[in-house]
Amino acid sequence: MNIALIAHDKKKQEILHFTIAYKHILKNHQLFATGTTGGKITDGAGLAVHRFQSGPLGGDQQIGAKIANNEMDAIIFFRDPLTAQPHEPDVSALMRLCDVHLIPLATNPAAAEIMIQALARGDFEWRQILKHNRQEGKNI
Ligand SMILES: O=C(CO)COP(=O)(O)O
Repeated sequence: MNIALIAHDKKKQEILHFTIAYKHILKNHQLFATGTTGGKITDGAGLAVHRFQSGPLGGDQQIGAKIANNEMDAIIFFRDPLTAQPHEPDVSALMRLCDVHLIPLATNPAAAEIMIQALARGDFEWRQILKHNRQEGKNI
């Protein structure tokens, strides 16, 4: 599965701990991240991550474009709800696209734990079926 990992600055330690704790699951997937988050995960957890631009420079929008193209299967985005972000419109757009395209989105560690356990159990296989059907031109 293609999984995006994103964290606002005050949540970066949390996402690093999360990726270390679940490295055994995450290493079996293709990981993507906004720039700074991706660097921390690569350095701290030793996971291979494709890094986009930093969030404020367009990284959220790049991940959003992948969602719009049906190229993302899950998003883990540890948002900081207590700090204003200069690129708040990009953050909202990313979350909106998850809802438009039915992409699972976890915005805090509690939800992400449930998501990662579901991923390990194989609960996301429906994404492969959906992608296959879309490639075949079926709208289901
Ligand atoms: O701002 C972000 C998400 O909105 C995260 O970007 P960075 O990972 O580059 O800090």
